[in-house]
Amino acid sequence: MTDRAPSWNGWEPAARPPLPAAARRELTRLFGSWPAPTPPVPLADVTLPGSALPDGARREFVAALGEEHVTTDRTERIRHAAGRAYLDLVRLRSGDAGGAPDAVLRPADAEQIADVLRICVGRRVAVVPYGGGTSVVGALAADRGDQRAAVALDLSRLDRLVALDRVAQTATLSAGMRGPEVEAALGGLGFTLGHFPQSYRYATFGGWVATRSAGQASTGYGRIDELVHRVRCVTPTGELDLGRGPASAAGPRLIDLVVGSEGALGVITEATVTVRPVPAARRYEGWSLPGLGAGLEAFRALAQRLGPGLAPDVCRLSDPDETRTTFLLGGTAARLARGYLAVRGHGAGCLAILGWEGEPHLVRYRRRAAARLLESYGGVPLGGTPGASWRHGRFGAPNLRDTLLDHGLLVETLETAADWSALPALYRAVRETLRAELGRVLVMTHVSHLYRTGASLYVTVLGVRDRADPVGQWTRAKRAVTTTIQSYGGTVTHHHAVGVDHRSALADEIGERGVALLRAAKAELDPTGIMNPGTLVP
Ligand SMILES: Cc1cc2nc3c(=O)[nH]c(=O)nc-3n(C[C@H](O)[C@H](O)[C@H](O)COP(=O)(O)OP(=O)(O)OC[C@H]3O[C@@H](n4cnc5c(N)ncnc54)[C@H](O)[C@@H]3O)c2cc1C
Repeated sequence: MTDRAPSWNGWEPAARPPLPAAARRELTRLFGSWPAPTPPVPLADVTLPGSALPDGARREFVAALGEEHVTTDRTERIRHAAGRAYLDLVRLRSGDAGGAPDAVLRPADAEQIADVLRICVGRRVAVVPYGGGTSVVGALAADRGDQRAAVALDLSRLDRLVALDRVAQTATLSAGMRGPEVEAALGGLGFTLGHFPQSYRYATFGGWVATRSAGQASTGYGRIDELVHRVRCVTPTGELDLGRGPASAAGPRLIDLVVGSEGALGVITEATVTVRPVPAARRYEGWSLPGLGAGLEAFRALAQRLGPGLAPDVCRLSDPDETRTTFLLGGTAARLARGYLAVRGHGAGCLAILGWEGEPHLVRYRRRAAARLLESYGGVPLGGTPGASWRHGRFGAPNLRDTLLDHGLLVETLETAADWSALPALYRAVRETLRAELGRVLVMTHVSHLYRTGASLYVTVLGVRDRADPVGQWTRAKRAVTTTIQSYGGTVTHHHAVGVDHRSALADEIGERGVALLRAAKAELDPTGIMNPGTLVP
């Protein structure tokens, strides 16, 4: 069996880059001293309760899937015990694999999944659909609810391009394909999905659909929920096959009940999505804006005055703290650029990364339109090097997170989206809340994913980990910052999904009737409550 999950206690095995000396100096200055290293507990010493899978259930799973696709192997269970949130990693690193399933199953297709769900209903076994294991909202730890055991349903064998319609420019893809597999299959036929979340290397197509994921180029290509036309989902009470044609007025868009359902209603087996021809030209470049206020106004203009189709496909604006840190990590060229920008009055400026993809003449035209707008807000072009360097390193940042965790730091991200009118105050309030809760912290924020009416905010927090109670430390801060986000008009999540971490805040966001509707859908599709208990549904 191949295990394609990220390394059990981090991102990639053995990929922990040394921290640049400048970053270490800066963090020491911020935190007063440099925390001593805290290496993770070795895999052999991780605590794992025995498997509670009833023998009868195991025999039935083996009959349905074959012996080699049903395992209670210790390492397999540990590797499926959690996602990649800070708290997941803190627990795993301390040797706690309490969220491990009792077994890992690898079905090959929708029929086998239907068999597994039937067995699980009969034997009272909870099912956690497992894509790439990159959830950052606690959605993968096995919660047995009132079931007798729990299994992880690893979807890695659902790994094929089912169909490509070159005329309509749609592709039907199996749920278990990881990002590089999706792009390799489509790219070989001249197409791209254009969906590149930072977790692209590990996350799966089905996971994207199940969490309403947004990629780094989603301003141009669209979020996954904007790209899905049709979805097939096996539930404990039967299969849903939803979505016809490019658009429909046949009642409410039920497809949206499945997109974002986080494994709590059923297992997404495949979906049909819009694809585009592989771009003939790409241009990525850096710009500097004189401050966050000017940057936000310039980005709003990109979204509202250029709009979809004309605005850059990638639009990313770092606040002054993230900009400073980016330059700090960027070496000599970056330091020289920073000196030049200070002379131009951008000493506390904001770095923007913009990217255009498509036909060469359109890329040129759109780039000129954006450049004119940015210049009118005081923007200074920095050329292609920052764009190329961002593109080169864009999936590697989690490796640095592992290094920082090894050094005893708290490192976590959070995200939201709000209307343009609410963003500046929300931005300030989030920073103040994190400072009030955590004391000395480095809070770095960027704006990405532009919409006509607003944008997302993505926040990275670095602090000193409370060694006695790291879970309590972050849980309290997260609760406070979630309250702040909601009180300033932000959504509880723009693309990380609900999972367990945002479940109670979801109730505030959708209200009592909304919760009742979700519960009714769950009662209809999963009446015995085997599907990912504890996730999504408040
Ligand atoms: C370092 C890092 C960077 C990230 N960057 C981004 C980003 O840029 N954009 C973004 O949107 N997210 C990002 N994420 C979050 C995460 O990658 C996404 O939520 C992703 O869509 C999850 O996909 P997955 O295949 O790993 O799903 P998993 O983590 O395996 O599962 C996530 C949830 O979906 C359910 N699920 C998975 N597959 C199915 C299925 N086929 N049917 C039904 N339910 C299913 C699971 O039960 C679980 O509830 C990041 C995470 C990390 C760790």
